[in-house]
Amino acid sequence: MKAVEITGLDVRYGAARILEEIAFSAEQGEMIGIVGPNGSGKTTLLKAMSRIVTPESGEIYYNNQDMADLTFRQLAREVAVVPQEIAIQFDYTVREIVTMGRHPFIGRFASESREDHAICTRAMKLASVDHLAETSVNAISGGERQRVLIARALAQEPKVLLLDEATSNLDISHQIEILSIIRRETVRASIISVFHDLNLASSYCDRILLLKDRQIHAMGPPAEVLTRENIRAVYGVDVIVRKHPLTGRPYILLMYDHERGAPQSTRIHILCGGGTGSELMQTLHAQGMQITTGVLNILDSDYLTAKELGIMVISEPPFSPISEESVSILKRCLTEADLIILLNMPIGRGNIENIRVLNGYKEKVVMYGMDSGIQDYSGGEATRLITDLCGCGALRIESIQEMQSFLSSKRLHEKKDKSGMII
Ligand SMILES: Nc1ncnc2c1ncn2[C@@H]1O[C@H](COP(=O)(O)OP(=O)(O)OP(=O)(O)O)[C@@H](O)[C@H]1O
Repeated sequence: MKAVEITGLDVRYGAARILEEIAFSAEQGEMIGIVGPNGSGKTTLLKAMSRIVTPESGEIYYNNQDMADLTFRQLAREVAVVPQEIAIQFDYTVREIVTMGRHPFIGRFASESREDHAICTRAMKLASVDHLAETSVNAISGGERQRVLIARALAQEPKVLLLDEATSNLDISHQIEILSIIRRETVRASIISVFHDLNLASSYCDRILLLKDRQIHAMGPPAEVLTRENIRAVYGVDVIVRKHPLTGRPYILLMYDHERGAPQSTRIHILCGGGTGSELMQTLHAQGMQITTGVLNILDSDYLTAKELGIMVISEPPFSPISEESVSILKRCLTEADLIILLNMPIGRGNIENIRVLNGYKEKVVMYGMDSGIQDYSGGEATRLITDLCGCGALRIESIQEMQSFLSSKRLHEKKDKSGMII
């Protein structure tokens, strides 16, 4: 039996069509994340599911019961809602608000039972608001109020829980704590939650529903939906999607469109490894510079970044020394480059060739992030070669800001002039 089943849902506000042909279902115990750009209809979908707005057409079933046939009281026994924000007119205490979660179960003229009281106390403890039980909800912070509403929803013991960015006001530790509690406490409930933070959605949801232009653009497990292509198509931004090392779920890195620094025609070869070059590659690539990199091992995270960005990368299979063929491609790249940036990568016998070849290109070398000492695993050769580069006047740059200002300064041109390159 599906906990939620929605078919052919259309919603309008006046003449404006907000949602069209929405259809999906949720199993008991499943958590579904609703994501999409501002104004794509996420809140409207939750409002239709909680009968705050009436759909123009379509059906919503909760545990095989048509929502249209349920009384408010019956609906409240099935579904709890945590809205984005709520204006509370009266000076209710936190406990009074949380107790409202029990109203669908309390007879009309009956008062709250000891069991109801215990359920509310536990819900407040879970949401870490028990110390505020007797405080007015108008005298607590926005994040605390959000946790009170979560406590009210937990007290309702719903079969379906609808959350509209319910953790958006919470600090990072409360976000994780509350989402974990919600998942644990509602193992048999189906949770449908709006998220703006795609990484949070990826971490907690079984499936993601991605909205675009009133319709479902994609729905499925996070790895199928949170792809670079889908994010570009829906949000119009370029991102890097990686696999989280601990959870195996996708996580998304934004690519910032930094202010343009050097002329876009500047060719830069980046010598990096072990993740030291990813941020710089991303920054300079976003500025439209022509980047090449390598030689890198194909298991290296800098290799993966280069591939994702579509940067030309000279590579070797895992655990292989740098081949003669790679060295000759590297020399070609270094000859064509206006600038060579050497990062503070770990240098061992396997990749020392990257440094040896620099001998013929000293004028073009800039060293980046070397202040923490050379990571020399080559028995001293890397240190000797790099010290020699410093002796020949290779610039040392320590921060991305310094690199940006160097790239947009006359010094780059002077360096290019000195190295005989055409600007
Ligand atoms: N009461 C209303 N009357 C008319 N139009 C509305 C109303 N509420 C929302 N809209 C419009 O419906 C569209 C969808 O709004 P909705 O709040 O569902 O989007 P959302 O995806 O939740 O946005 P956000 O990410 O900004 O919270 C928007 O264009 C919005 O302006």
